Amino acid sequence: MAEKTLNVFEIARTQVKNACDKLGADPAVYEILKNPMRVMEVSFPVKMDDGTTKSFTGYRAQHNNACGPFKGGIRFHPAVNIDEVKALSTWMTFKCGVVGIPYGGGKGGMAIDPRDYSKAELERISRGFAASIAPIIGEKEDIPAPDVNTNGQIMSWMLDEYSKVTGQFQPGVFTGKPVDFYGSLARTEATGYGVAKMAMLAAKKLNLDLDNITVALQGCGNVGSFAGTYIEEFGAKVVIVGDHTGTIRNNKGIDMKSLVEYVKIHGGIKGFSGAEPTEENVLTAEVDILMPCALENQLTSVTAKDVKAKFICEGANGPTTPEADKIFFEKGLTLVPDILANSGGVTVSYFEWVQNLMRYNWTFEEVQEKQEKLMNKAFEEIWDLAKEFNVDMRTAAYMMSIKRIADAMKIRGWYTESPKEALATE
Ligand SMILES: NC(=O)C1=CN([C@@H]2O[C@H](COP(=O)(O)OP(=O)(O)OC[C@H]3O[C@@H](n4cnc5c(N)ncnc54)[C@H](O)[C@@H]3O)[C@@H](O)[C@H]2O)C=CC1
Ligand SMILES: O=C(O)CCC(=O)C(=O)O
Repeated sequence: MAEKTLNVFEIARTQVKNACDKLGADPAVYEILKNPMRVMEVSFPVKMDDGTTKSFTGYRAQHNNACGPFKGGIRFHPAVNIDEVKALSTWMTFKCGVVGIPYGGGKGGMAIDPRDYSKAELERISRGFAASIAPIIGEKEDIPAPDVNTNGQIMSWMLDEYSKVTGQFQPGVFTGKPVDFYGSLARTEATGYGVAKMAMLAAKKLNLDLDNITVALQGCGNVGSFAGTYIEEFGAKVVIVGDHTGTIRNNKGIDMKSLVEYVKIHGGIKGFSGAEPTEENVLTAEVDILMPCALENQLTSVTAKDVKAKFICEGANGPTTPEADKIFFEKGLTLVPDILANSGGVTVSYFEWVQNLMRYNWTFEEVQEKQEKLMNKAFEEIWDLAKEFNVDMRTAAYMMSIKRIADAMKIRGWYTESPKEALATE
């Protein structure tokens, strides 16, 4: 069956609806969760290096804050649009619920390619965006972080601008900052580390031969580079990597540390001498683990049929369509979903925020240990729930998370179980 839609907001809603139905949730729960609570669109002027002025547009979506302040990254990518930001904010709500951290979901973005601008222009654009969304963000309201094409430097410019606009220094209003400027040790590594850890847990559950695991990796940015480096450290061989510049293969295993250094200098994997260029599709390579760590809608009904990996562990947000999920479930192919597999980033952002509020720093090991504890617990719970309800891990993850969020919404009085219950309390 071909895709009903590739609109990621529609896809996010389908995922939430499916899980609400499986859970037998009160209709009010989906009614509340189907839309973000607030979406802000901003436009602001920026002076370019050549003296001209250009207007930029950006978005910040705040999906749900029943469990705590909105939380989620800011993306700079030409494909950003309002529906994508709404979808990404929706996924953040359920991701925070999966690991049980006290946040709701938010996400922001601008449809730009940062490579089109000088560093000085990028700084002015980042500052302009931060100043424009300043009225709705805050250390206790909405806490942005890096996502695709944004990083610690951009978070630092935004924090500095926010401080100027509000006249207050609140380092916890942005996370993913550099360690030398109120960042947390182990945040940069966190998302990829978590993806690799979740993949190894799944490999054990599926009784794979842990000494001979092969991996296909899509994306070699923040998430992909650490997912690949850590899984190599855990004993696996990354044999094929693809990114926006091409695909490379080395059956003996690609040396991930060298590849990551190469990407830092060259901006992509193309031309890396430790592997051969290939025309293969990284998503359908014959490997044990497929780790999509790039963008949405990569695994569709077309590609899903040809996936040969023994299981999938999603580093990216939304790389799989509902139709592809169905194909995987029918094939008996396990998929560790984004809202669990890549939850390490927001988990360590939470630890960064806690350290900021306390003005205290934990060691690298302390942070990673705390991350692992939360994620391992979530993995085990979701694994068991999927078996109990005979559903895929994505549905189980949403079911677990929706239950937590629904409980918080009910206690807050956002809905009552049924009209009868409402009358009984009058
Ligand atoms: N950075 C973080 O902490 C988190 C990121 N994510 C998600 O992980 C994914 C990747 O994010 P980051 O690594 O932070 O971004 P990034 O900007 O550091 O890297 C993006 C990667 O995707 C690749 N890519 C872009 N277009 C592609 C294409 N058409 N085909 C193949 N590869 C392509 C790029 O070459 C690059 O390697 C996104 O879905 C993001 O939302 C999820 C959780 C946290
Ligand atoms: O670190 C964070 O707060 C959010 C990371 C993020 O944007 C994501 O998990 O998709």
